[in-house]
Amino acid sequence: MRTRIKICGLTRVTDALHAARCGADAIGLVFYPPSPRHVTLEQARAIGRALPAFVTRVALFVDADPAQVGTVLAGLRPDLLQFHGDESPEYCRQFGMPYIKAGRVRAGLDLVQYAALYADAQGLLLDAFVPGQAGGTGQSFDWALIPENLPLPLILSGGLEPENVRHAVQSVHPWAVDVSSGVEISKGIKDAAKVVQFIQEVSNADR
Ligand SMILES: O=C(O)c1ccccc1N[C@@H]1O[C@H](COP(=O)(O)O)[C@@H](O)[C@H]1O
Repeated sequence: MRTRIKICGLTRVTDALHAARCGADAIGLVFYPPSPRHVTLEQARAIGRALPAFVTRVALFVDADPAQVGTVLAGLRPDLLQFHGDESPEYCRQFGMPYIKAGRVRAGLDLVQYAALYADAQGLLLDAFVPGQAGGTGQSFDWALIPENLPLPLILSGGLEPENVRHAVQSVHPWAVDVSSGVEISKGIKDAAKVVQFIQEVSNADR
């Protein structure tokens, strides 16, 4: 099976096109104003329009006002939503759109139970828990905490980079990996060479 790849936190058309041409399956656009990778609807539309067919456009939110999500849905028409905060299952379902739910891994969080709450999600994204920060931290977590019997496709994230992603894929066997910080020059600006290297390493792991 080929591990799918999402590159998140893009702010420039050129970075998005490069990622797509290198083989990224999905592109993440962050609609969370506190993030240094936050995009305006106009920026996101430019990126969305430039991308070729069959590259999934993911809109990422953190405990957003539903009206804000509605505005992005109408203006961008993303393919998939990513909820990266404390959104309830009911909140996630209200938009009638396919979504993935992030869980920030910490002691005491039963991941099987958590995934079961979001049974209609297209996947469970696991990220590091860093107090006071919603995501995009560049921190990883102990992959041994991931149970074998998760009832949803696993999207592994948190501190992935070209240097550790091959080991991550070979150890965890996720459905997909998601990276933001690990392929950047600076926040929101991707490093073209690191994007190539990251995608190559995932493909090496799949061999
Ligand atoms: O990228 C962000 O700025 C961001 C902000 C708020 C919530 C999530 C965010 N990104 C997601 O965080 C994880 C891990 O990122 P990193 O590779 O460790 O930097 C990833 O799933 C991004 O989609």
